[in-house]
Order: sequence, then structure tokens, then C-alpha cells
Amino acid sequence: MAKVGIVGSTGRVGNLLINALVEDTELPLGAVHVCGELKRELPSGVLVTNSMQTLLENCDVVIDFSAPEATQELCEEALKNPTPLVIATTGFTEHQQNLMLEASKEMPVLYASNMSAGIALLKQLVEQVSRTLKDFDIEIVEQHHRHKVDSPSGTALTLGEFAAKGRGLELSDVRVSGRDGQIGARSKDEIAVMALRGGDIVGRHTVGFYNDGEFLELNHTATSRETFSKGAIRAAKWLIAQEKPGLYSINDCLGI
Ligand SMILES: NC(=O)C1=CN([C@@H]2O[C@H](COP(=O)(O)OP(=O)(O)OC[C@H]3O[C@@H](n4cnc5c(N)ncnc54)[C@H](OP(=O)(O)O)[C@@H]3O)[C@@H](O)[C@H]2O)C=CC1
Ligand SMILES: O=C(O)C1=N[C@H](C(=O)O)C[C@H](O)C1
Repeated sequence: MAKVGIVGSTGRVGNLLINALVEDTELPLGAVHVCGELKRELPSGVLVTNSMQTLLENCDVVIDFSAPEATQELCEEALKNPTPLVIATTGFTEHQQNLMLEASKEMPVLYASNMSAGIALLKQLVEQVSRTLKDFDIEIVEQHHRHKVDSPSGTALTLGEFAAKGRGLELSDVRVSGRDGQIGARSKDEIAVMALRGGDIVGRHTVGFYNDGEFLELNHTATSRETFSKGAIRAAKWLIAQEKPGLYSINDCLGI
């Protein structure tokens, strides 16, 4: 039976992944990667390692909720030992994104900046509204808990990419990441992606389309982090059935 490995096992989401996988009869836990110590008991037979190579040798699919440097190491090691990868970490550099692309030429890789079904659908809606309501100004706001280290969120950037795509634009050409002082009037194409941080907000994303006399806001709120852990486990079960290497999305997994 296929077994799963976790990168980021001591983290907020990693901990929930362990809770779910120790009970999972379809995709049991094979190994977890740790930097230091894992301060919880695991069923006997589950390997705890600080070596990415050993992790890959002891599982058939990896779920990664960690940090960009950890995902980089995972991809580098996976290129030597191809294994399906479900990657959920955010905040990558361009080099790290390219490395994930390289890895996807050798093994199935599913990358999603958000593992929820709601955001999977929201991306499509955002592209459609952006294309349809051409004269509306687009602004994106994301809200997360006080511990989040990357900004803006990976999800907000993904939503921005879909919004830009609806207008035939590249987000990198039109993104505004702050406004302060005498900045002048808003330009037609710009898309601001702004971040709020506080408390224990699991994740909230609002994509607004604003015009004279009316505005439309599409909003998604994650109320439990289990949305992400369960979404990633669903993705891992789907990914191990994919025979061809490639970069898959959560929408491929959900068939939407
Ligand atoms: N795609 C999605 O649906 C979601 C994505 N995320 C993303 O997942 C990531 C993790 O989120 P969260 O669980 O909240 O974060 P945490 O900070 O709670 O956990 C991070 C984990 O990564 C580990 N880690 C950090 N640096 C390294 C490294 N260099 N090598 C190996 N392991 C490392 C940490 O280990 P240690 O404890 O030893 O530091 C810890 O286990 C973030 O990028 C976040 O944005 C989060 C939620 C949903
Ligand atoms: O760090 C988090 O918590 C989250 N990160 C992801 C992101 O950056 O988009 C997904 C989710 O919003 C929670």
C-alpha cells in the first residue's frame, strides 16, 4: 500500500496532516521530515528523519507545508529520487518556482497555493468576471493570522494572476503592492494586492471589482485549517494515480 511522507510535520498544518493520516487506512503515514525534534508520539513503523533523502526513500508521495528553503531541498532531492509531490508551501523565489517546474518534468507534482475547493472555483470566477467586467477596477485584499511570514499570500497572488489573465495581462506588469503619499490617481490596469495580519484568521481573500455606481466583491473565508490538510490529502490520493510527470493543479484533482 502507498505511504505518504510529510515535510513541515511540526507546523500548524503539518500537525493536522499527522492527525488525519494516522487514522487513514487508504494512505497511511510512512515518514515525516523534521528539522529538530517531533514533540509527539507516532504509531510504530513511522519513520522520523531530518534527511530529505531518507524521507523520499520511505514514502510513495510527499505532502509539503513548510518553508521555501525546505521545498527547494525537497525538489532537489526528488530530482535524484523521483516521487509524486503535493506542494502547498508559498512565498517562493523565481528560482524555486523554476526548480518545481524542473521537478514536474520528472515526476507528478501538484502545486496549489490554496488546497480548498472554494478557492479552486474562485480562481475561475475571478478570471471570468475580470474578462466580462472590463471597465471595473480590480483590487485584492487578503487577511491572515499574525504568525504568517510571507506577504502577500500565495493565494492572493494566484487570484491576481487569474484576474490579470482575464484582461490579457501579466500580474507582474500591473501589480501594486502598497499605496502611500502623493501617488497620483489610480491607473486603469493596476491590480493592488494588499495584506492584513492579525489574530488567528485562518485565511480570507476578497477580490473586488469596482466601477462608478456599483461594485462586486467575491470573497472566500477558510474557517478551519483542516480545509487545507484534508484538501492536500485528497490531492495526494489523486496524484499517486497519475502515471505521467507534469505540473498539476488542484483544479485537475477536483475535475473543475
Ligand atoms: N496551500 C495551502 O492550502 C496552504 C499553504 N500554507 C503554506 O504552508 C506553509 C506552512 O504553513 P504553516 O503550517 O502555517 O507554517 P508553520 O510555520 O506552522 O510550519 C512550518 C513548518 O516548516 C518547517 N520548516 C521551516 N523551515 C524549514 C527548513 N528549512 N527545512 C525543513 N523544514 C522547515 C517547520 O519546522 P520547525 O518547526 O522545525 O521550524 C515547520 O514544521 C506556509 O508557506 C503557508 O503559507 C498554509 C496553509 C494552507
Ligand atoms: O499561511 C497560511 O496560513 C496560509 N497560506 C496560504 C497562502 O499563502 O495563500 C493559504 C492560506 O490562505 C493559509
